[in-house]
Amino acid sequence: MTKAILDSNNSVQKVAIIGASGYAGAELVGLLCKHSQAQICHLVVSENSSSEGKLFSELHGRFQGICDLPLEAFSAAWFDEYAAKLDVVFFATPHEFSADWAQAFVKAGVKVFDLSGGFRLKDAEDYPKYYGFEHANIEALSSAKYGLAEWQHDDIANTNLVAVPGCYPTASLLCLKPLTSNNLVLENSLVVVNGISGVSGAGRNASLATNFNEVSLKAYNVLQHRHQPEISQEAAIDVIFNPHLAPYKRGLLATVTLQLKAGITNAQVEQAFQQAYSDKPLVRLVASWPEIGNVAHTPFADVHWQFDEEKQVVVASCAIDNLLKGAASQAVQCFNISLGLASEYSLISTC
Ligand SMILES: NC(=O)C1=CN([C@@H]2O[C@H](COP(=O)(O)OP(=O)(O)OC[C@H]3O[C@@H](n4cnc5c(N)ncnc54)[C@H](OP(=O)(O)O)[C@@H]3O)[C@@H](O)[C@H]2O)C=CC1
Ligand SMILES: CC(=O)N[C@@H](CCC(=O)OP(=O)(O)O)C(=O)O
Repeated sequence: MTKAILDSNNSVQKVAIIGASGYAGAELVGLLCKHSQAQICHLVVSENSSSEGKLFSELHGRFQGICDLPLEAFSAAWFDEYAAKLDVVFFATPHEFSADWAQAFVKAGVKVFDLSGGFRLKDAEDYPKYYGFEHANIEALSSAKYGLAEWQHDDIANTNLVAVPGCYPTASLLCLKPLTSNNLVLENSLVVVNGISGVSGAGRNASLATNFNEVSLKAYNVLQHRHQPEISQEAAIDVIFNPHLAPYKRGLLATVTLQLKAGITNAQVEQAFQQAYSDKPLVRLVASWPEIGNVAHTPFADVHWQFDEEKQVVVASCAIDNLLKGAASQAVQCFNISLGLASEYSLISTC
């Protein structure tokens, strides 16, 4: 099936990655180097980046001999010269940068996959509150589609601007959506999401708070993290989100606790998760509580749940690699879907 679609399209996409010097961008470069339908044409950094002119592989040594392209500085002149020659651009940049520039690429006929939060929230008023800036492109914000690959296939296939979900929201929503979409959750009950991320979640630029030597284990941004409205929006249920930072490099765990309606049975919960994921190869319903060690450096999301039928409480947990299923490999899933390929195309063989 995949082969037939490839033969009929037979169009290798000309791709640029903006933010290629960063952690998420570098993972994306690695995945797209191996992708038969992507030709990486430009790797781009900020206008005044100290990385401009360096080879990508100088910055990320594990890619020596795999991708030795130079890093180009973004500017309005760069856009004028190259944008219209591209098919696809991935933004692995700060939120405000993609919010400012994505629409220009779409207007130039380029498909945009935005790994930042620049287009994830539907309500423009949430941007000053949670992101600290006014959104300047309301038209693009209203036309962008959220890209949780296992849940939004048709939206992703039919848009030119995909808001690739955040890392915590990806893991949280993979737990929540089987329950909320089947209307199993008790109305007006407390839904609690606890998330734990390693330090690569904070990006490549060190700050004291995310410096590996300074990190032990603590909650942060409680009741005000920008992923709270994102999770609530996409689960269509109000959640309390408690993020934690822990001293390891990669991986993220989200554990959700929900009260289900009276009379819901274990079999109904089982059916909800099976129905959601039995045909989704990148989400594995695992037999015991998920571990970061089993998903780090892979595109998989491991999910497990347990239901207390007496209390009607369900706890579900999901482990992902924050830079892959939480960012770059999910962006490739969206790219695949937009090309009519299976979402896991080119990803599973890379583990
Ligand atoms: N880290 C993670 O786990 C996840 C990250 N994301 C999102 O992906 C995006 C990138 O994150 P991450 O890789 O961690 O961040 P990094 O800080 O590691 O990388 C940011 C990248 O953006 C570039 N950049 C910064 N400012 C500009 C600008 N004005 N114009 C063009 N390029 C710019 C940087 O280049 P340079 O500094 O060289 O100019 C760098 O390549 C963010 O929006 C983040 O929220 C999403 C999910 C998970
Ligand atoms: C550990 C850490 O700092 N994590 C980041 C989230 C990761 C990220 O980059 O956020 P997006 O998924 O929204 O792009 C944070 O809490 O802000």
